[in-house]
Amino acid sequence: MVINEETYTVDQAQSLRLKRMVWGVGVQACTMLIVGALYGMGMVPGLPVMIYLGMIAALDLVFFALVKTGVNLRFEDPSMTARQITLSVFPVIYIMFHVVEPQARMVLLLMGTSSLLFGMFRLGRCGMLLMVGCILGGYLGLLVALSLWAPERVNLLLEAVVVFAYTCVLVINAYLGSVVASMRRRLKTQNRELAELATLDPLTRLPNRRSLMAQLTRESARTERRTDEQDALCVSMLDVDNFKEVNDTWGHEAGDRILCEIADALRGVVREGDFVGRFGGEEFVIILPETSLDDACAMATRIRDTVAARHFSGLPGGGQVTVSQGVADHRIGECIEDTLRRADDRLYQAKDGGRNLVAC
Ligand SMILES: Nc1nc2c(ncn2[C@@H]2O[C@H](COP(=O)(O)OP(=O)(O)OP(=O)(O)O)[C@@H](O)[C@H]2O)c(=O)[nH]1
Repeated sequence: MVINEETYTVDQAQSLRLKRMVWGVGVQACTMLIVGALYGMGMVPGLPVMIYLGMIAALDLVFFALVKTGVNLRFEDPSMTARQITLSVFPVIYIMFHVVEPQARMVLLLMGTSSLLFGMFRLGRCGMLLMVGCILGGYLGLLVALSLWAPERVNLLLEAVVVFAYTCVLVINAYLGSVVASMRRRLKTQNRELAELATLDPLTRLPNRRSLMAQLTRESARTERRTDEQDALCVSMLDVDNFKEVNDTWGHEAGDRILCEIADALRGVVREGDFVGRFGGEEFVIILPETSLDDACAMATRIRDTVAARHFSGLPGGGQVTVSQGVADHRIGECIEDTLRRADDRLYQAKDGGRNLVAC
């Protein structure tokens, strides 16, 4: 399930970047239409229009190629937001220089604001202000160039008002954009926390019962498609021995710390591909895919020995704790609850047998 951008795979994130680039091309297409209209009205010569189109095409091709080849993933910001905004300023400034009618220049200036809004996908307040500086710097550069080479096309007094108004518009846009960006970041964090709450046990940080059941359902479906006995699916139901006594003697907090240490021990001992979760209370479940019952029992015994040999810092004097386990293999056609029930029955056999035991 995709909950937020951080849960996206690299491929999904890359395709999202490409999609945003297509939006950018959409904005460029609007500007191109305006430039085309100005050309049609004789307000801009043909050669600069061609060069302007060439610049845009070259920039778009480079950015598309960077994403398509995955080179962008080496950058600190793989979306290249600031780079794209900054570089998109140049073609617009270039064509504005060649527009003979000052009023028409204003129309293009208006379009320049839209590129800034792409910053809200990634940039913070400082980044947005930097982009404002870049766009304004480009426009001021244009005014200097016009004053030097085409002074008849620029009214500096009027341009001072334009620059003031444009600065206000850009700063307001940048501020609102950065507010939206920070809201997006907050939402992302909250989504991540919610996703964790839904799947992780808050005390031990192990997958909770809900994700255990989901994993068991996935693994049983996978096992049903196989026939090899070596590919059996086994589960071990683990329960801490005499845990009530631990709580009663040393307090609930010590009990909590022991549960966390047991979780750490389980994480450390299982193989890659096995799955450990907290089933509830002082019960844990270990899912052992592609494991025969004999191997699962051997693994359960290793877990029992590891826990028994551990000195728990949660207990005064570095005391010891033991666990009992019931192991069962999933039978083709049975539901996963029945497999767990058989593991649970064996767990009770282990308890009845004297605890610190594995029953298979
Ligand atoms: N500290 C702590 N205790 C818990 C938690 N969840 C369950 N317990 C306690 O675990 C204890 C389980 O006790 P019992 O079910 O009687 O089992 P036991 O004392 O472990 O005895 P056996 O299972 O027969 O060996 C209860 O006292 C629960 O309150 C938890 O999250 N933290």
